[in-house]
Amino acid sequence: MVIPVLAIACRIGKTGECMIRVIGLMSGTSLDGVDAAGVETDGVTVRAAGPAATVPFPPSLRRRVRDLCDRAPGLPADDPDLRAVERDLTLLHAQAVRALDWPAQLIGFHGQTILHRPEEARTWQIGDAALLAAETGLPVVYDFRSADMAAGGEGAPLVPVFHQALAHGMDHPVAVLNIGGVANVSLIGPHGRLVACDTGPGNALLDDWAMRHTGVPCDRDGALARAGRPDPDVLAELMSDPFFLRGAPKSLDRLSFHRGMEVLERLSAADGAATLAAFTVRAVAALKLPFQPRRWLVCGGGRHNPVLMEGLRDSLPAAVDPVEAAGWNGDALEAQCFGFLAMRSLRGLPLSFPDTTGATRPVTGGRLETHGVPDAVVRAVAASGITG
Ligand SMILES: Nc1ncnc2c1ncn2[C@@H]1O[C@H](COP(=O)(O)OP(=O)(O)OP(=O)(O)O)[C@@H](O)[C@H]1O
Ligand SMILES: CC(=O)N[C@H]1[C@@H]2OC[C@@H](O2)[C@@H](O)[C@@H]1O[C@H](C)C(=O)O
Repeated sequence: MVIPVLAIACRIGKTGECMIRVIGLMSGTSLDGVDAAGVETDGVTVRAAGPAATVPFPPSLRRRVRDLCDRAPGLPADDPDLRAVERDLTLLHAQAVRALDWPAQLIGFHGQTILHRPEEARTWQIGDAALLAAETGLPVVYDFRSADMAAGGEGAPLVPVFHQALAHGMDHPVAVLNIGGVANVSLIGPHGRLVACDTGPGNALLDDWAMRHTGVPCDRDGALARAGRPDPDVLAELMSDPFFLRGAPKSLDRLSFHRGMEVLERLSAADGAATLAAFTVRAVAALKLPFQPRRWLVCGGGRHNPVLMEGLRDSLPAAVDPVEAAGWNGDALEAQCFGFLAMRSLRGLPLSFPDTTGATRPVTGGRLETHGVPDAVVRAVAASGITG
């Protein structure tokens, strides 16, 4: 059963709250695994974080997903490999939900992006919401990006409104930088001002380089980059991509810079890694921001790479800290975000704004799937049960 999302209203309690427990699920562009995290939220504020877990992709699944990313532009929706990967991925998500062992009422399921081409108004997240709902017995909100694209937006990033909710009460302006496969920033100003964009590569290029040269799927603790030196000419060439001339909002595909990677071929493994790490940092430092943050808070796996963190501290004119300095869990943030967005979707609240994705107006998004979910559970979430 698919219920039109907007038909489901949140019943606000006497206190003005309608907090529910939502599990958010994200398998990001790094292709390292499924992140699952709980949040108690009304879609406006976050009352508490629940448990969080990551279920790593088995290496064979990672290879199959990576292969789909390469084939996605010409891939028919009924391709048997695609369907098989989608099923295995979805079952891994169900495993992640079970791993949390948390009494959630709703799931926010991002799915796996295998293609993102805003210039063609195409974005493709795979994942079988009906199977996930049947496996977990919980209503599932999915397909978060299409409505934004239909409204003229980039379809990404969607996390800014969540970062803004978390940063409520902080000294503004503050920037939240996520270094995942791709990197993105939310610039949170006073009076509700929110500007966002993807900044450039995160870890994905470095991951692919490390895999090729060392057989390990990431440059663990920046050891390879630390042993090399960035090549200034190659770096300048990488930074000459027209993406860096554009202001926010803008977004990227995991493979956006892959065609430019031939320039690295003449470099040693270590110098190539150092140059790619410097590329991630330079892309952030070169951002044309409408106002300057007082502080940068960094989340995503890239904050575990000391070469990236040192590079950011050397290049940015404000303090740079991991988000843990603000009491947040930098590995769980994106998954929490899709829990938060699922609740916003149920309430018909906007997920994106003209300054975060370029949509022509604030737009809500997401679709609700309740296939195989007991009626009583659906009714409870439709009324957005108020937690005690
Ligand atoms: N100790 C470490 N040293 C170096 N890199 C690390 C370390 N730990 C994690 N990473 C990097 O972080 C990546 C995972 O980051 P994350 O989980 O934030 O990505 P993602 O959520 O898949 O991406 P996205 O935000 O683009 O969707 C790994 O692929 C790796 O490159
Ligand atoms: C299309 C897509 O999946 N984009 C991801 C990716 O990973 C980081 C960056 O590129 C960001 O734009 C987005 O994810 C986050 C969660 C977002 O939408 O905010």
